Amino acid sequence: MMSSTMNLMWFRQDLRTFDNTAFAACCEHAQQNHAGVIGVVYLTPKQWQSHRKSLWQIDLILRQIRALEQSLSQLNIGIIIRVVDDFALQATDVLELCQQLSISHVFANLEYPVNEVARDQYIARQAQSLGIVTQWFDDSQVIAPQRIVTDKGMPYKVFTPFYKRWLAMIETADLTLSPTPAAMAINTTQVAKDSRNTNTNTNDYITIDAFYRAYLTPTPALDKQLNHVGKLAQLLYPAGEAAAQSRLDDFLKKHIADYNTARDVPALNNHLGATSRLSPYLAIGMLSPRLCYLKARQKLNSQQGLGSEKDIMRWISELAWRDFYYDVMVNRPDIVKGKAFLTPLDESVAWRYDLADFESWYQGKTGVPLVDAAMRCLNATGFMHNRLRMVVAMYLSKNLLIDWRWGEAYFMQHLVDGDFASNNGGWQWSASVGTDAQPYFRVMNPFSQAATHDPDASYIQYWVPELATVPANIINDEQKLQTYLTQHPHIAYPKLDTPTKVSRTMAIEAFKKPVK
Ligand SMILES: Cc1cc2nc3c(=O)[nH]c(=O)nc-3n(C[C@H](O)[C@H](O)[C@H](O)COP(=O)(O)OP(=O)(O)OC[C@H]3O[C@@H](n4cnc5c(N)ncnc54)[C@H](O)[C@@H]3O)c2cc1C
Repeated sequence: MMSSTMNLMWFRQDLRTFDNTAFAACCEHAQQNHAGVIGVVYLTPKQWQSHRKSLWQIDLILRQIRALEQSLSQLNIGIIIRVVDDFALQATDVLELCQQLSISHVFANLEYPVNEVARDQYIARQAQSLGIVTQWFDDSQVIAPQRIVTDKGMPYKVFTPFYKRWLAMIETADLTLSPTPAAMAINTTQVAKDSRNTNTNTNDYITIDAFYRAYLTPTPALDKQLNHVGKLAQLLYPAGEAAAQSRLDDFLKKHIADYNTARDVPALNNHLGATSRLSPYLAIGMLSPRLCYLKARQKLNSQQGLGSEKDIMRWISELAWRDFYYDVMVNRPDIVKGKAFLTPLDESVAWRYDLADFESWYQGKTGVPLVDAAMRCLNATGFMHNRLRMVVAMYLSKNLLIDWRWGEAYFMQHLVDGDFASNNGGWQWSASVGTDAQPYFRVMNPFSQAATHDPDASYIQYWVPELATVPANIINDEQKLQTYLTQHPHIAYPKLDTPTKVSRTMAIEAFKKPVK
């Protein structure tokens, strides 16, 4: 059955029903106007491949769509799953869909990267000419981009003052959550099923294997990733809003009180680390960032005087980093096109494009144990700890002086939480070419990082089993490790060609000496 008026909720990076700003508005509008609500979600394989979306993330999206479909059906809302190659076809398709289903209103949450903005602006114009109302909402951040500005109305370039304002704004803003809407009077589940264009398999459900075979261009590297995804993804990143919310609750209960120190120890919690691991859920919008903030805030209020205020505030500040990098991306859209925030500095560095060095980095075979462990962890699980992301990014962009854009792209292709703004921000920070970045002469020493953050080398030995018999004090000491490897030639682990001290000095020189 189809009502004469129907609202379309276009789900994108907001695959949830709870505290979804556009979805709440869509349902409220429908209830007031006796309209039905139908959802749509697009799978855009060519666009995803050109944006280097990892199979880890595509898999999570596919599983979450399934979970979302079930939650929506409880609300009498059907969801149409459409597969179109790219954003251009998506724009045409969504407008055609509106006409086919007599949609009067389209609701969506904003996406901020340039291609997405261009697509939405086009759709808004075309829809208007067809008499369809489009409504767009800020949703994916705690505080939307471009709301936090200096006294002169300029964007912040440095995190700390941005954060102070961010906190002040939250204090004064009435940050509320939109509950999951009540069930709709008109049931659209059958209409939605009839409007799918997927032809893949049973139960109208596309698995990552089927999606990969049907729509993506296979490569040996992707085959390998698919294999890892098949083994671990459901275990490490369960789908469903309830799973995301319970991970949040679990983190607040068990780990946030020690966050400030435990966050830097990757071996904790069975080598999963003691951070929240909510980034995969935030990246695809399975979880509301405002819910994260408000629950942490609630915890803070209940813990006053118990000594964990600093830890909780530290975690809250990480949510603000996420907002900060979105703010940077929206204010400097050229970074989406490969530009660095500090363009002249970036262009003055003679970046290397050495495939063999790059390969040893991404395969985890550099001869630097912490770097190798972290890269192997990324390849096998789709995730890496924040500190290790900084260590490997600095090693690639400083010690190896390889263009940070190569590393940025590799991360996107492999991270389950791949998010353009945070990833680009992290890479530019590490390569000293970003906003509020590390000065170029600060190069983390991966051996002292290991000695501090993995003192018993248990994280390293977990991911680099070749070193399982080598004592920790040797693994975490560059000189001793080289001597040990020479004395134990049966250990199949590479020796370093260039000591990190030397490559560090060369990197600093390269930053000082502009390309002629
Ligand atoms: C080179 C590099 C690349 C990165 N790429 C990504 C990426 O593609 N996607 C991504 O979500 N994060 C990225 N980060 C940021 C950070 O490493 C991850 O967000 C974090 O490791 C996720 O783990 P968690 O959820 O347990 O974080 P927690 O420590 O529990 O933090 C909570 C949340 O705060 C946000 N957050 C934490 N640290 C940062 C940060 N430095 N910048 C922005 N947001 C942050 C995340 O959303 C995270 O889920 C990158 C960092 C670096 C240095």
